[in-house]
Amino acid sequence: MGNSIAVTQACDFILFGTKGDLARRKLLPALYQLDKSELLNPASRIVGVARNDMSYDEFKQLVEKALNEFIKEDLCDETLARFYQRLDYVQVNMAESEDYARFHQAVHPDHVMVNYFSTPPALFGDICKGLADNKLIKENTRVVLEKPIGFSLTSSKVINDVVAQYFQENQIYRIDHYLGKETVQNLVALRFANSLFASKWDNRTIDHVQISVAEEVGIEGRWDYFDKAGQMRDMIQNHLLQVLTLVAMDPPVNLDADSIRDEKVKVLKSLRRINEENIHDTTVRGQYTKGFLKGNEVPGYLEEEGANLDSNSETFVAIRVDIDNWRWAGVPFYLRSGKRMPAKSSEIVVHFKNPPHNLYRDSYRNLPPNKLTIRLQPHEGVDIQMMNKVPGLGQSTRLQTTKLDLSFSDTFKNQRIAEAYERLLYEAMLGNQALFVRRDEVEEAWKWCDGIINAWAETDEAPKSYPAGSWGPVASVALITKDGRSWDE
Ligand SMILES: NC(=O)C1=CN([C@@H]2O[C@H](COP(=O)(O)OP(=O)(O)OC[C@H]3O[C@@H](n4cnc5c(N)ncnc54)[C@H](OP(=O)(O)O)[C@@H]3O)[C@@H](O)[C@H]2O)C=CC1
Ligand SMILES: O=C1O[C@H](COP(=O)(O)O)[C@@H](O)[C@H](O)[C@H]1O
Repeated sequence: MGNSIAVTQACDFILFGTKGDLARRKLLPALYQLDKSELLNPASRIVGVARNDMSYDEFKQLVEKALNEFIKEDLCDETLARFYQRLDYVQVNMAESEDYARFHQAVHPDHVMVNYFSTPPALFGDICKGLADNKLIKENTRVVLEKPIGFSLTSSKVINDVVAQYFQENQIYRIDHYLGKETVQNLVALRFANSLFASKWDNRTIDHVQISVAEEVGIEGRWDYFDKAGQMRDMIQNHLLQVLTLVAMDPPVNLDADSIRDEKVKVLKSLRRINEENIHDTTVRGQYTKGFLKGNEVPGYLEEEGANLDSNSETFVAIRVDIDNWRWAGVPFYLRSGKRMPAKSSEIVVHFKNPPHNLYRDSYRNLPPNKLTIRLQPHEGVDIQMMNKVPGLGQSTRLQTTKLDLSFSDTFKNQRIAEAYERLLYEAMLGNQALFVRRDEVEEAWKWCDGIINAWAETDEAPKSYPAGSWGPVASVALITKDGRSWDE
């Protein structure tokens, strides 16, 4: 963000759910970092909203505690002083429309108003109504919606419809924090700023693509939410499908929000449907049992705090995705995501086809393929696996697989990598929707995921177990090896 311009307009950032986990862990620290980077307009204000009575000093203490707890580096006194001056607190029971009148003393009539709904979605309608009843919605009022946008197509429509009664689509910013990650942004640059890839990005050159998001964490005390969601709704419906669309989309006309989102929607519409007929061939779902992670014993899913012993929710999913369009016909995308894996690692691996003719067949029956790996996190960067001749004399050529490795931390040494939420809050304040998910994207993603979730329900099979600290159920290996391929680990 070193070359970014400052927020141009003065803005009132209203944080609904300011005492919640997300606000303390991610949003308040992100706002502090933006202030430190001098990207907040000097006149911008941050207004916390919760239902209990709190003085300014009590709210400031809450913010201070969150910053101390969740920002790893030393806090800067000058930024803190400026940041605290921006703070205000308004007590609102979000379900009580008349409480919203209190905002009139906290917001400036000429400021852009960005309302961040860091609350359960059940409250979104009440908040919109409260703002509308109190004449707080103007053309430059925006809403930022946290996930989950529903648990199915039907429930997502209910949420989208409620918000749409009060706001136009160009005022609605749906968060998918993967879109704020530096490396996910770089994916677009990598594809469209390098002619090397532009002409090599289809079924003529690419054999298959793997997108893996492995998490070390379990469900972190979120049983009530997670058990209703499962890994399919928690990770695949949003983060992995968003990454897939950026890998697979056609070049957008330009970098405007709608040009990009139009292309992403086309990909979602081209996903081959999965139903009871092909569910066994294309998906594997798993659930972790107790095991060891980095030498420590960790509980199984059914032993987590608050667990139901008979839960069939999945904590791991692997899927073979086919994209039925001109560019990707015959190129499977393998998606894999699970909790309690041996390491946190998110990456995209593009496997290229072998050269049309193998000149080295006397030594290599099959040449190892070129692979482009985009490391989303950690060790952010990009590498390409290539074949190279081992230096030396002699009649026979000895080859070796080698890597061209571009590590972000080595290449951009003095450049701090901003957290996803920093970028997203900044873009929402700027009014750029490119990194936010449009309604039709959410709904297309749900249509496809509902097919899988319903097919799993029809088969009524329990998820396959895998020990915590492993790469998922054995069946996930079979899912890809039956196609003559293997997971990159
Ligand atoms: N936590 C996370 O890591 C992530 C969260 N999300 C999503 O973000 C949203 C917020 O999550 P999270 O912070 O974890 O949730 P929390 O339950 O921790 O926080 C929600 C906040 O909303 C407030 N609230 C609830 N009802 C009312 C009401 N009637 N009036 C006023 N305030 C109310 C609560 O206030 P009170 O303290 O008084 O109860 C609480 O502070 C959810 O939609 C979640 O799914 C998405 C991704 C990750
Ligand atoms: O949205 C969510 O994402 C996190 C993973 O995010 P990451 O940035 O750490 O990769 C996941 O753990 C959580 O269950 C899910 O709700």
